[in-house]
This record gives sequence, structure tokens and C-alpha cells, in this order.
Amino acid sequence: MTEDRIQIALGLIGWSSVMVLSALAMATGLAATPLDQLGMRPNGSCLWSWLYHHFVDSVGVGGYDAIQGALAPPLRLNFHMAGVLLLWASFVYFSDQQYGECVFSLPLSIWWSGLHSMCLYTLYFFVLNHLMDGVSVPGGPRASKIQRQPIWDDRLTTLDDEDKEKWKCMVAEESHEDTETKFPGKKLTGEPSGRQIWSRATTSASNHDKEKLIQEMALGGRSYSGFNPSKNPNSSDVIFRAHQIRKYLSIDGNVPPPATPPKSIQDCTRKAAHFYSMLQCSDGHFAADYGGPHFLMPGLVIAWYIMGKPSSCLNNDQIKLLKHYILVHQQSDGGWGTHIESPPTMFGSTLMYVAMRLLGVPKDDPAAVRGRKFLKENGGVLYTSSWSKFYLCLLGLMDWRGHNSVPPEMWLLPNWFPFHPGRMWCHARMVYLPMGYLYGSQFVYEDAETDATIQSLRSELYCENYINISWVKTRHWVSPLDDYSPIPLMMKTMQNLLACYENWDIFQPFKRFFREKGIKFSLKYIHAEDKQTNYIDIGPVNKVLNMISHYHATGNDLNDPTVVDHMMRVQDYLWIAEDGMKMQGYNGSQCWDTSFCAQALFEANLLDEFPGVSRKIWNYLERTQILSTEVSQSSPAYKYEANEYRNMYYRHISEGGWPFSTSAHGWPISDCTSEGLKAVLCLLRTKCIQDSLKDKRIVCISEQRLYKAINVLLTYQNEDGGWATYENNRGWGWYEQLNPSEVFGDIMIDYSYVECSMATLTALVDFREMYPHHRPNDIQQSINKGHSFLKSVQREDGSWYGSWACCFTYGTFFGIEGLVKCGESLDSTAIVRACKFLLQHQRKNGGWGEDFTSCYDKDYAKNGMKRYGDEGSGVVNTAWALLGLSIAKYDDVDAIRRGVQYLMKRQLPSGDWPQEGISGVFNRSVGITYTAYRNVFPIWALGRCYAVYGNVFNETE
Ligand SMILES: CC(C)=CCC[C@@H](C)[C@H]1CC[C@@]2(C)[C@@H]3CC[C@H]4C(C)(C)[C@@H](O)CC[C@@]45C[C@@]35CC[C@]12C
Repeated sequence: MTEDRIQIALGLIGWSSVMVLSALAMATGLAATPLDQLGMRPNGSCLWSWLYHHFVDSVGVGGYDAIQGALAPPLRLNFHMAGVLLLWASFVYFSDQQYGECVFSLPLSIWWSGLHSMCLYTLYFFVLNHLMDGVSVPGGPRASKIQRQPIWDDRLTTLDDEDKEKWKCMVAEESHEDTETKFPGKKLTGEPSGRQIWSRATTSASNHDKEKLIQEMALGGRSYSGFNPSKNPNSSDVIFRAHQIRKYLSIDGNVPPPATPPKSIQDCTRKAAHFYSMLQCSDGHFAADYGGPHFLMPGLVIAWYIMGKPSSCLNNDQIKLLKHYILVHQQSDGGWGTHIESPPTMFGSTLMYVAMRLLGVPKDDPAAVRGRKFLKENGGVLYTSSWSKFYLCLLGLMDWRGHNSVPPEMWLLPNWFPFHPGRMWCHARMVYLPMGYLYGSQFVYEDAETDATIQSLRSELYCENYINISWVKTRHWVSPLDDYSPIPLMMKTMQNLLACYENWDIFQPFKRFFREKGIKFSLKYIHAEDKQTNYIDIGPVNKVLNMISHYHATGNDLNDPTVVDHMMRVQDYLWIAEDGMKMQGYNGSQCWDTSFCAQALFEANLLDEFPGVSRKIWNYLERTQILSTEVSQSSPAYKYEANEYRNMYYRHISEGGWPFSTSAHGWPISDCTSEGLKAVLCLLRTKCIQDSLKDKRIVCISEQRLYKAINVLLTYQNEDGGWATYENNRGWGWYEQLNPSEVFGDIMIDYSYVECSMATLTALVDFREMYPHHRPNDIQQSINKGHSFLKSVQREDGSWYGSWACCFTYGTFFGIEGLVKCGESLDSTAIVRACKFLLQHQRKNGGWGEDFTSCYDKDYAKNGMKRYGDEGSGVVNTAWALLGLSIAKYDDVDAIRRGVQYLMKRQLPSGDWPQEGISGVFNRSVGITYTAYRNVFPIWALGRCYAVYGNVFNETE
């Protein structure tokens, strides 16, 4: 009897341990799979990965990659399940052998374990794939719409002549030298190519007549009449363009494009290419204004202020231009938008107002009075969104209790944890990292209590008395103007629980212990990001927050080498245009624009006509590919290329990839790699590059390097067959339930996008055409999966939602091109529906137009590009639509002709096109400027239309 009891007890223990073990195995398998897809070996967080790694891989039979790669998702699940089943059966069998018969007989135990496994399998499959919704496709329905319009007073603003002419855009090595002379004894690390900074020039414009011509050319053949946001808040990049044209014309033999209007499509394309070639920088890249968002520069101003206003971070000349920018973008009601075309929001207004005051605009200046009126009419800054509240807390303009918790402890969660921050989209991850550090340290500007401006701001920003505010209650307050992504219930609940953790005494000893560890890890991680990016950092937000974090960590030491390293890279984000100085959304769009230029000229058959331009593009792409093995060992980035560090800091492999901007930035992106690769392949097919390679006038990009690019691209593919931006998708759609930012949509995970997928698929197809023997099966498999993905995200109406530019026209151009290159037949339903969608939206004047509201509302802008286009049409949208229709060889030649004639008609006398509405977008709600698009896409579209349809465009109507 006693023996029986012991047997049953032991059996039960055996059973429960089996259950726990298998649940654990399931959980780690489930949770760790996406994190293991870093394009490298498993990090040991998943039991099965660990087993493969140690047993299968060590015997050298192709290893983990081969197994993982070969297993399609359902199979992979089965693999996990088989493992669980085996473990289970053996355990039960073992206990059965040991402890006699009763319930644990062999057939029964197999039956039970089988049943149990089936149940878990079902749970696994359904929960993961259905309820958790593997990845939800961006572009789903959006309820709220932009209700208001931005309105500016009709006023012309101009920069002082001195400001227009005395600034010089320096690139590459010259830019490094300039910065290094300002920081004696310090050296910048990383590849200099592509770096672009604005510095005061010592020479001024000389010949007056020539200067007039240059200014006119920069404006497309019209004379400069200043900047008037009520006409168009998008600046035209006149200052940079004038600067480049001046440089170009100063070289003997260089002439501007002919003034006569082009008579044919080829003339028009050639003239456009000639004009655009004048803008190319000496290192081969195409520079341009990459501004737009209004919430970036205030972050920098706040950092500068907190750090004691060092002139090595921002000097007086820059401050003057930053103020100018803030003032010209203020709208009639006193507010500022989240970006240049947005109606005023509390997010934009709070930050711009604070920046304006910190830069020295007095409280009673009319702009400040109007700004304050706007803020107070909307409830004061207690109703601004969380990202601006964060900056207010740093400055001592808000109590940290008024901000929801950003616990740095989140980094201490085990990697397998379903909500580990390492699974977040890298931009969100890299912003919440320093936020966690600064929140955890409860950092506040050290002079806040004595600083007169801060004290005054405390009364300017609130409707109530600052000292009487019950901060904890205000944590969730947000104005409807900002509430694009209302905080979901799940996140609110979590924030409330965290508020207990932050404030209840009972948790404090526990919190102290873990907080310290979290802060320590965060700082280590921040440092790794700084080194990996040569202190540029992934984007403008974490750039500034990382700098403040180091300032804090070093005990507010401005001379600390890390803080100085950071300050040396501030210039990389600043840009001057006719609306003043702005902080850009990135350190530029160099590689992206340059890769497009190569492809546009290739399709227009002009690369050989502009051999100098082609060679310079080649050089840029050659120097910009990320090649860890060739990074000098002395570079701080070197160490972090090792897989050990990549694993530790959740980074995908980079070797072989191309970035969006510069090599020094160091973060490759799937579509930037693809566009870079396609550009190289185009160049390789031209005579001028082939000859230059033969006589060694340019450095060779070896086949091995192209293979590395292919490797990165293949590792980037998600399980759904699509491609995300920087990394594989590591989480699930439900993560969006934890989105803590009210102003951005879909920021929590890296989704598969039509743009990234099309770019990668077309790169794979182009590559296979030239190198059919390299990994043919992997490439074919990948193309097949990608092809199905593209079809799966096509919308009912035949369009695709564009996540990174405005909007359906962009997405649909990408969708069509992707399908066609994957071999979809031109008369298939998918292609015909997509082309019909485009045709339905062609406007009376022959063009196409959409503005930013399409992206925000997730609904085609009914009035087209109403405000800043031409009767609803815009040149960039028209070019995208033509590119889509012509790759599909759509047979409505009349529609194509009208589109082409529209582009030709809109070309300016200089060969340029006008700057219309904002083209780019991110996170659904923020517009971003792509100045180069107005040149490169029309060239490309005209080139392609001519190649596909021949000379049917020249008869005028
Ligand atoms: C952290 C937040 C909310 C703001 C900082 C801004 C960045 C998130 C974005 C600024 C530039 C973006 C848009 C960047 C630009 C290029 C695109 C793309 C065109 C290559 C696209 O196809 C893939 C995504 C992009 C990389 C982008 C991501 C988001 C930005 C970094």
C-alpha cells in the first residue's frame, strides 16, 4: 500500500516535471524562434536551438542554419512538437519502468503523451498563428481622419543674404577635417564618404550676374522670392542646390543644361539628368534636405540646454538659423504641427515652443505669446503626448511622476520572454533604451530650480499652478490632437501596475535591486550602439537621448571623451534650406538617393552618357557597403561586429548590406541593401564602368561582396515570405497593444512591408540573372515565398498601402514591379487590378496626386495632392504611377501619354521639377522630406516609358 502510494507520488512528480519541462520547451521554442532569426547562430535561449547547436552542428552536417532554413514554418513546429513528444514519452516510459504498472503502463503513457502533445500543438498553432496574429499587415483600417488643415499667415520670409551664401555644405574627408579642427586632438571614426555637414564658409559669392543665374537655376529657372509657408511649407532646397551648381559651373568646360524647352521625351530626360548631375557631391553621393518632422530639433536644443549650452554642440550662427526655422513654421493659431504639413498638435507645439524659448526668444515676443495661447487653449502641456512629456521631465518642466514608467528593468527579462524589448522594431527599441536609462535615473537638468527660463516656463506651459499639480493623475492625459494611436487598454493596465511598482513602498527594495542592474545594462547597450554607429546612432531621437545619458553617466562632464564624441556627430543631422536650419530625420538619405539615381539613369540609357557621374556613383556605393571584416581593427565599431555582440545587443548581421545613409551609420536595411545591389548591377552592365574597372580607375566590387549582400537579403526574409526594414520580425501583431506612444502607429515590431519586399525580390531576380550559379535554390525558394507575400497583401481594390511614402501610388508601383519581376503574367488578375486602380486615380490633367493624408487616414486622399500640387496632381506621384503601369506594359497608351506629357509640361526651364507636397512618411503619422524624389523619379519614369512604349509621346495634343 505504502509502496503504491510512493509509486503514485513519484509518478505524479514525474508527470508534472514532464509537463513543466515540455511547457518550458514549448515556451522557449515559441518565444525564442523569432529572436533566433538574427541571421546567425542561436543564442541558446531556445532549448531546441541549443540542442541543434551542440549536437547537430558540432558534427558538421550543414548545421543549424541548414536545418532551420530547410524547415518551413509548419514543419518547424512539428519539429518542436516531435522533440516535446519524444521527451515526454521517454520520461513517462522511464517512470513506468521504474515504478511498475498502474496508470503508467507503456501504451497508456504513449497514448496520454500523444494526446497531450496534440492539445499543446493545437494551442501552439492556433494561439500563435491566429490569436497572436503572427504579423498583422500594416495598412489596416484607421478610424480617425485628419480633421483640420494647417494654416499659415501669408508672409514671405527670407534668410539674410549672408546666411544664404556664407554656409558651405562639406562632404566626406573635408567634413571630417572641418569637425576635427573644431575639436582639437579628437578624431572622427568610421568611413567619411557621404558625411555632409554645413559649416561657415570663408569665401562669399563673387560675380553678381553669374550668382543670379545660379540662384535662378537652383529654383528651377525662376527668381528667388523667399519662403512662404502659406503657399507651401516644403522648402525647395535652394541653398544646397545653388551651392552645388556654383561649384559645378566653376569647373572649366562645365555648362548648364540648354535653356531651350525640350522637344522630345528623350531631350526632356537628358536635360533632367544633366540638371540632376550638377547636384552630385564630390564623393559621388546625392545630398538633399531630409527634414520634415518638428519633434526632432527641439530634442537637440533641450540636450544642448541641459548640458550648459556648449558652443561646440550648437553655435550662435546655428542658433540664429534654428530660431528662424521655428518661427517660419509657426501656424496662424500659434501652434506647430508634428511635421511641416501637419495641422498643429500639442506634440509639435509643446516641443517647438520650449525650443524657441530655450534658444532665447523672449516670453513677450509675439511668436511666444501666440504659441502660449495655442498651448493653453488646448489644456496646457499636461495634454501633450508622452514623448514630449519625457523631454519636459528632463528639463525639470514636469515631475517624473507625471510620466508613465519606462523601467530599464525590462532589459533584464530573459530573451525567451514573449515581450522582451529585444523583439521590438529597432527604432522603438533604441529610443526606449535611453529613455529607460534616463527615467530609471530620474534625470533632471541640474540647474532647473535656479534657472530663470525654466522657472518662467513652468508658469507659461500650464493652465494650473505648477506646484499644485497632482502629477500621478495626469499620466494618461493626452489631447485629441495628438491621439493618433490611443494607448490600448493592455498598455494602460500595464502602466498602472508599473505606477504601483514605482510608488508603493513595499516594492522599493526589490526595485532598487533590479533598477540598478537595468540601468547598468542600458548604459552598456547605449555605448554599444554609439560605437557601432560611430556616435551617429540609428536616428535623431536616440542620438540626442544617448548623448544626454552619457552626460549624466559621467557626472555631467562636458569634457568626457564619450560626450565629446557625441557632440562631434551632432552636425551630421543638421541641414540648411531656405526655411532655416533643421534637424533631419536621419543623417541623410545619401545611399538611398544615389542608388535610385543609378537605376534611373540606367533605364533612361544615360549612364554611359554621363560617365563621370556613373563612376562617382560607383565609388560611393563601393565605399558605403558595410563590410565588417574590412573595418580597421582600430575602429571602435570593429569589436561590435562580432556575433557575440550582435547577439548580446539584438543586432542582425550587417556584413554585405547597404545602409540608407552612410557606411559610418552602420545599420543596413533590407531595401537599401537591395537598391544598392541593384544599382551596382546596373552599373556593372555599362561600358564606362566595365572600361574603368579594366583600367583600374575605380575599385572593384568583388563577386564575394555581392554574395554577402545576397546572404544578408536572404536572412532578412520573414516567415510570412515578406521583408521588414532592419531586422526579421521578432514579435507579433499584438505587440501594438503595448504601443506607449500616442502619436505613432505600428511602431512596435518590424512588419513585412510591400516596399522592402519588392526591393529585395527584384534585387534577387536581377542578381540571379547575372549570377545564376550562386545559391540558385535558396534564391528561387525565397522568390517564391516573397511572390506569394506580395499577392497576399494586395488590397481588395487592387492597390497596396505604402508605408514609407505617399502612399497608395507608391505602394502600388512597388507591388506591381515586384510581381512582374517575380514572373507574374502581365494579364493576371493581380496585375490588371493594380493597373486599373492606378488608372481610376489618374486626374484630368493627366497626372496623379496624393498627399500625406492618404497615409494618415489609410484612405486614398480624395482631392489628390490638393494643397501643394498642381490641380491635385504631383510630379512624384505621377512618376510612380507611370513606373508601375509601364513595367506592366499596360496597354492604355493614351493614359500613359497623358501622364508623360504632364511630366514634360511640369519640367522647369532649368531641367528641375518644382518641390510640391511632402513625399515621405513614417509610422503612419509623420511626413518626411525627400527632395531628390522630384528629380530622380521623373527621370526614371520618362526613361522607362520611352523604353517600353517607344516614341509615341512626342506628338502634342
Ligand atoms: C523614433 C522615431 C519615431 C522617429 C525617428 C525617425 C525614424 C523612425 C524614421 C526617419 C527615417 C526613416 C523613415 C527611415 C528612412 C528610410 C525608410 C525606407 C525608405 C528605407 C523604407 O523603405 C524602410 C524604412 C526606412 C528606414 C526608415 C525607417 C524609419 C525612419 C528611420
